[in-house]
Amino acid sequence: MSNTISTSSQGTHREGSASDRGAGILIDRVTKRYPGQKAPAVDGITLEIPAGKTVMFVGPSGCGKTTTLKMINRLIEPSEGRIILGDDDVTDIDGDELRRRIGYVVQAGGLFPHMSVAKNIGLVPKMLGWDKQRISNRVDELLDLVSLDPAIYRDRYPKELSGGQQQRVGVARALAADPPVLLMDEPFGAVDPITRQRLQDELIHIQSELHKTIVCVTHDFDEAVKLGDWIVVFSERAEIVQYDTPERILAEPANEFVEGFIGSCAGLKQLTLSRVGDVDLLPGITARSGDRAQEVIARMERAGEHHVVVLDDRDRPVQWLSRRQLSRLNVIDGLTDPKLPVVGNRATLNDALDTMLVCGEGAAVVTGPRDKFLGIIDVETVMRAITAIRQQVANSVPADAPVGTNTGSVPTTAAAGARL
Ligand SMILES: Nc1ncnc2c1ncn2[C@@H]1O[C@H](COP(=O)(O)OP(=O)(O)OP(=O)(O)O)[C@@H](O)[C@H]1O
Repeated sequence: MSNTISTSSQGTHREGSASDRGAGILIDRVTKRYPGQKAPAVDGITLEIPAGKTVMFVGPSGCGKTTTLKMINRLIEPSEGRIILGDDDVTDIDGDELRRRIGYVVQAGGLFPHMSVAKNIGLVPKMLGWDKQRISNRVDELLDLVSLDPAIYRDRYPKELSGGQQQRVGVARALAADPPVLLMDEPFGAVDPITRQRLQDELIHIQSELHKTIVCVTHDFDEAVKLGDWIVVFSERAEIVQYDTPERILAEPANEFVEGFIGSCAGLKQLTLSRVGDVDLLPGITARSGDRAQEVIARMERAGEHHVVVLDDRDRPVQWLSRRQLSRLNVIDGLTDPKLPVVGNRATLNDALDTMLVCGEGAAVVTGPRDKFLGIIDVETVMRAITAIRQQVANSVPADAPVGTNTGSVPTTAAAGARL
């Protein structure tokens, strides 16, 4: 672990566009005591949120996730400690001014019901004094980004939108002034599981383009695994039990408390983090339409293979035949099997396992760019991959691990350390 905390944006920072990438956040020895409460809701937390990364907060109800999140944009004022945003100590700056630099997304979008979609999204740009044309262009650009057709949706009112659409507009509104930081409080908690999955995928896509610094509270551990570069597991009074990558939390939970959070299927969750292209595929045996069945069977026997993948003239798999099926043919035909169990090499191991289970083969054909045949994946390969990944992850602590502690005794940069 480094002995300094850097909150500046790193990497491919483009000239003249300081706000379009994330800024790091340092929550520096922060405590929150609510009036009338004996114990603090958040007790001396120091947490480094790396620039351009997505950090997920998980933990039991009432452990202080939302309080910690809202102290970042000072919707809740810290009782003690400081918040550093990028290189600035923002603990004492005007709260409204701060919130223009930090997008905020709440459950169900939190849209103003009496304002159209365009007005909702254009709210902060208007407060910043942008001219009408610039606001209008920005609204259209953001609606496109969140997959809503501007021509259809810009003049609608929130009640004329589905829950998922409202949530998309909420994300667009939070991004309107291109803030470097996005805070999200249970953003997808109010939508059905399928819409939730789609919105999560969209957020991953948006983040791959924008590289904001995102801090997100969730009750859904699977969501944390899917979206997070890093996950903070909190217990009472925002005590950090583990701050780690999803892979390491799954492979190396810090204690029984974290294990309880993961649930009983750590191995299966690991499957969603690995891709088919990351594992060693079986080469399989291939043939083409027009090949003589007996010759192919002889080749299969020599190779000890029970199936052959039939490729078309562009090397795309079209059939997957067993020796028995072949024995009924003279020559392999050029038919395409619509039920061919095929997965792309970018699919997760979880998707691959799904495909294998649905087809009942215990294996699937893998394709790469332009759907060309790459090899075969089977259940044993997946199992071996999980074991290997778990061992590899468990043995390697990431060099760039951010700081998360409740002791408050972490050395910091000169700027952050001036008042320590
Ligand atoms: N305005 C308030 N006044 C007094 N106590 C509060 C206030 N807001 C929150 N608390 C208390 O502070 C603690 C932390 O609350 P917080 O909302 O941060 O937890 P959380 O982890 O986000 O919970 P949940 O997962 O249920 O949303 C809780 O015990 C809560 O009762």
